[in-house]
Amino acid sequence: MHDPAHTRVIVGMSGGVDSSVSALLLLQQGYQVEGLFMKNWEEDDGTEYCTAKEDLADAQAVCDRIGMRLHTANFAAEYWDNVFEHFLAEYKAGRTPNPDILCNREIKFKAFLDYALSLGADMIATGHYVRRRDAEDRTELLKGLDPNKDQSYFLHAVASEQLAKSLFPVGELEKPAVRAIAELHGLATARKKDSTGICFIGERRFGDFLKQYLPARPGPIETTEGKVIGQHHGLMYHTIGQRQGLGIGGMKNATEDPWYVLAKDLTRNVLIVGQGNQHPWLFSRALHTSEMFWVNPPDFPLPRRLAAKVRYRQGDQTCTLEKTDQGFRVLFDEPQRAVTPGQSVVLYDGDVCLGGGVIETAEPWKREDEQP
Ligand SMILES: Nc1ncnc2c1ncn2[C@@H]1O[C@H](COP(=O)(O)OP(=O)(O)OP(=O)(O)O)[C@@H](O)[C@H]1O
Repeated sequence: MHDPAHTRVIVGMSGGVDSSVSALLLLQQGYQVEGLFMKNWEEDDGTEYCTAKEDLADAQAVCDRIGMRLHTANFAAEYWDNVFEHFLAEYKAGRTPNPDILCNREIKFKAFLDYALSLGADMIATGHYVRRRDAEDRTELLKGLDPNKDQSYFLHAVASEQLAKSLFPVGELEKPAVRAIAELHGLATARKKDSTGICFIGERRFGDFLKQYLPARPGPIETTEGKVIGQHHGLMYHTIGQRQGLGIGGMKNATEDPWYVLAKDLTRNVLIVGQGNQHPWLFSRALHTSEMFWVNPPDFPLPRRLAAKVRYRQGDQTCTLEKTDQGFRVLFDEPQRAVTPGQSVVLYDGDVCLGGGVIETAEPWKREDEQP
């Protein structure tokens, strides 16, 4: 255990309530605490979507209130090279990436951590809802105590060595308690709305944003029988399992059931759709990943019974993890809806988040013949 009085911690201050309360709690626990606000995106189109200025002002107000120094740093170049370019490449390849996972691995727990250490810090802290547990030779990542806020899904690709240098003060709390602490201490961020969506996109329309960076290739929309029933503006605008925005309807001999994206045929640039949100094509029994990011190298043989999530906020799904020639296969006990290549599968053993990988492909549950 480290002695707080001799431990210098730099807290990532986002201008939100979670990092504000994290800083306050660390001060109360007797740590030497400073804050750091980072800018990861250079907004050059003059729009109002980027809230960085207000966020910095909020972070500064909290630091002033609790008597803490605030540093600033710009990691926009690192973010562009190590997160954003990968994000675009994934969209180009027809997948739906999750940039927040990469941002944690490459920016918050790498660029930010290294910078904090270079400023003389012993550790960093963030307002993520996760917990860590130190064993003799490893640090484990645990789910946050508040099941509604647990963010371990986003941190699964951060390795033990980085976690060992990180503190997560609000991971032991429930969100309402965090807000109550902020209110009690008059922090400017107490009632601030939780941030939503991908940080660099903010509230703007996703398609409009993507169009600035990737050429859209229009193509046909087909049914599972190969009948062309419309045109799409670009496969990148569509996600498997998604309903809205297809512009189909009023078709002869079709029921009123809404249409859903079932698959993307990249070679033919075709969007394949079907009716009903329980369409059998939407369900998978297994998925494949080529690479796993482990928090700690696994100390168990495969196959192994575990739990998994294929998206943030999904409940634990029981599964079997198997090794394959190309990587790993996750075989689910129950059919999984809308398993999406590019998103991540994250593995759990009880409360311990073991790691995860990017979904390459999904195996169909049972097409046509049986309902899941
Ligand atoms: N611009 C930033 N500068 C410094 N640290 C940041 C920044 N953005 C996020 N962080 C750190 O990462 C944590 C999680 O960020 P996330 O964007 O998920 O915000 P959040 O869960 O809404 O938390 P908060 O309420 O603190 O904004 C934050 O609590 C903070 O410690």
